[in-house]
Amino acid sequence: MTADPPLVLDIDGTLTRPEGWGIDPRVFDPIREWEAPVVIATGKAFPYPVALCHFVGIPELVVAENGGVVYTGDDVFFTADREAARAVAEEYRAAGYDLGWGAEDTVNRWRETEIAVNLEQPLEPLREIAADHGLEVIDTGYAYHVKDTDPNKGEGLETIADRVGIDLTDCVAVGDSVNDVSSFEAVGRSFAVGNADELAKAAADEVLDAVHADGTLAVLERVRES
Ligand SMILES: O=C(O)COP(=O)(O)O
Ligand SMILES: [Mg+2]
Repeated sequence: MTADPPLVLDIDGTLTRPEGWGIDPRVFDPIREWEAPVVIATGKAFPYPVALCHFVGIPELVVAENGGVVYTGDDVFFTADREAARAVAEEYRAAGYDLGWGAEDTVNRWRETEIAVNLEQPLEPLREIAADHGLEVIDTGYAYHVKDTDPNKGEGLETIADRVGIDLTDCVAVGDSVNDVSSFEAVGRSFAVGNADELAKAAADEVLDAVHADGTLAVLERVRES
């Protein structure tokens, strides 16, 4: 019998239903029953992965905002400066654009280090304004993220691994987009789900045929057995 490897799981595109939206409920029990640490590494704002851990019923090990916020279960680390991203949002709005999430904007409301913009909003002016502030824009397939070029999910994983005593070379990561490339590079074994973008596919050790949660569930079966 071999122990389950620690897991690094992305949310959108990776734990999602086949149609691409909403978490597939079939992932809840395998994650809950996993006999090793599970890190949720996401581009979403901090409260979302914390809530996911809470409702699944696992310890809160979280990389949020693409590495801008890292939670080890004991300490929170902020690794990017929110002011530059906020300034970009202001300028984008002042130029007549909108972040695209409605007046109360629950996508950005609790964000602490970066800004997310709806994919229906114009990208080029966003890129230009971000570049003026020394920031990059990445497209996860779910949102444009205006972020510091430095922090990323992989660095967040290193912080958690250090604090919690996980060996990243033992870890298995599953993801779907450019924001998972650094996770894939940080861990011992990486899988891109079938719906992943080209950058994630190129960085992964293995690309799955199955998409979204079907892909992730297949990985859990495989790595548990091996
Ligand atoms: O926030 C996004 O755009 C994507 O989130 P994810 O990193 O969990 O896929
Ligand atoms: Mg994703």
